Amino acid sequence: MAMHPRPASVYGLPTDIGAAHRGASMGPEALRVARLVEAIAKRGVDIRDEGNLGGPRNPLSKPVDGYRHLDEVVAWNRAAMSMSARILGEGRMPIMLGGDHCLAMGSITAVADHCRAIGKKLRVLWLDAHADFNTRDITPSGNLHGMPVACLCGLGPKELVGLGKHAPALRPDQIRQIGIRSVDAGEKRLVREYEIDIYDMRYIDEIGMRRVMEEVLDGVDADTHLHVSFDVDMLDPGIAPGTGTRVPGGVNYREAQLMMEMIADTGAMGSLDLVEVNPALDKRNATAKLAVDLVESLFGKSTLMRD
Ligand SMILES: NC(=[NH2+])NCCC[C@H](N)C(=O)O
Ligand SMILES: [Mn+2]
Ligand SMILES: [Mn+2]
Repeated sequence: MAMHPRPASVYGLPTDIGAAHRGASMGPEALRVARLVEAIAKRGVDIRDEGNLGGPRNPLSKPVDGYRHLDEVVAWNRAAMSMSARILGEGRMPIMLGGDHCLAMGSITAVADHCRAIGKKLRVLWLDAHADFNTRDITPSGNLHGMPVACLCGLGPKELVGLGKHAPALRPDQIRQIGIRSVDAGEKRLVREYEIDIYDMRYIDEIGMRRVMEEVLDGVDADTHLHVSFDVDMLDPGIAPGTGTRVPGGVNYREAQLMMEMIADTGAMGSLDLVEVNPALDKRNATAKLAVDLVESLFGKSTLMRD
């Protein structure tokens, strides 16, 4: 069984600045109420809660030049990037509690800079219903939580593309997307052009989650830093209703557990985002509770002793 001796620090970003629906700002507290920190501690991890960071309020304004709330999104992502960088510098695993998925630009940029500095390979697992690969020219909404992967690959406003020490932060071949079932028309052309590795629901149905995860994790070794960016809308809305952009036909409970268990088995997870939990749309905190359940598996919880 893979062990997780690596110490970890959680921090929250209480904002819905990149999303269309309000309420993801309450995500960090919902995850804490669902006993996220206690659950990770129970796995034997030295875990700290750094509390929440602050940032500009949501002005609820219309898109300007194709982007909604760009200045505010930049401010929140700078905060995320410096907090993740600080935690990585302490030799700990950053666990970012969103907030909406635009915040992964900050957390992942910090991880990419860190991996470059210490010469580690980086692989990003993007667990999502959406590809989040829109740009100003093709976005149907102007919402920046639909654009973080494109920005990380160099397509986006210079303030976001240039957040870190190196732009672009990621090469497309470092990314694997799993659970995808909603890609906008222009976005479809772009993910193809950039050759993003997408394991969509059809492929999962056809070959099964075990083989999908074997492919996704192929080549991961002791020299690899795995970043897991978990948008809870990857999950089927029947089990995870508390999120703003629900898409039917998502990953089921067993499949999700297997994903997390197989990631845990690599022992390579070095950072994690938990995003898009929206308590205002949830039923009795079910989505946060499920996320915590899955995080326990990510940190090595299993039914039997395995080796
Ligand atoms: N992180 C998310 N939930 N993203 C949803 C994006 C939805 C849609 N593709 C858009 O660009 O507006
Ligand atoms: Mn997303
Ligand atoms: Mn999504």
